Amino acid sequence: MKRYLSPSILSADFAHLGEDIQHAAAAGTQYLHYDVMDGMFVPSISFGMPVLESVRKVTDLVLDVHLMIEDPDRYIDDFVKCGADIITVHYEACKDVKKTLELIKSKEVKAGVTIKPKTPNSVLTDVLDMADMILLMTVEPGFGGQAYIPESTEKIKELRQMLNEKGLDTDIEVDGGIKKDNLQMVLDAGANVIVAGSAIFKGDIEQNVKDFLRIMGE
Ligand SMILES: O=C(CO)[C@@H](O)[C@H](O)COP(=O)(O)O
Ligand SMILES: [Fe+2]
Repeated sequence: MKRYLSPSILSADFAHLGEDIQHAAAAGTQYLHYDVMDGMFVPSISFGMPVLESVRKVTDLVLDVHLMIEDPDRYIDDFVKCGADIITVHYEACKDVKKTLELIKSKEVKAGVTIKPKTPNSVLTDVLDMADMILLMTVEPGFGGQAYIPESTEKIKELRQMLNEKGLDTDIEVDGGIKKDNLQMVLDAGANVIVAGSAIFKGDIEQNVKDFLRIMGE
């Protein structure tokens, strides 16, 4: 299935955000990952609607918005208006995840659902056929630059198997600690949307994107 790279701008240089995005785009990335943290669902606070609006003005890339916020229903409309193309919410942060996914879909953007590393895939059984994308967190959400949690690989394989059994070819995104040296492993396990923050934005952005896309066969 088609593979997509989604560089996380959480690790970009915010004083030169537009330039960093242009470097990633010039090297051929298809998506851009946008991490929203509220200081409640996760300990840190990142950025929200106004920055997304500015990013939307400088790029046509698919904006893949990862909401690490409590009760995300409150902000779906705002993020759609600011230019999100995909909105992913945490299962753990939703009062009623089915309703939240329906709300996102009603705005005609793609709906994703995500789980933290310690949350089992089984909680997603009833929403597998509703989500356009399932994001498996491969680190505890909240910070960039953490190490990949090794148990995630089995979780990716299990989720791909669960989807296959239902005849679904839903995108599986992985997020956290993905580097050039473990990329092939997560692809082999069944992931096809790859988030990488520090491995893309620290160092030569264009070269890093090209290296990732080469390994991904894109
Ligand atoms: O959602 C998150 C962190 O909570 C991520 O999207 C990070 O931004 C990934 O950063 P790296 O682990 O690739 O540096
Ligand atoms: Fe993320």
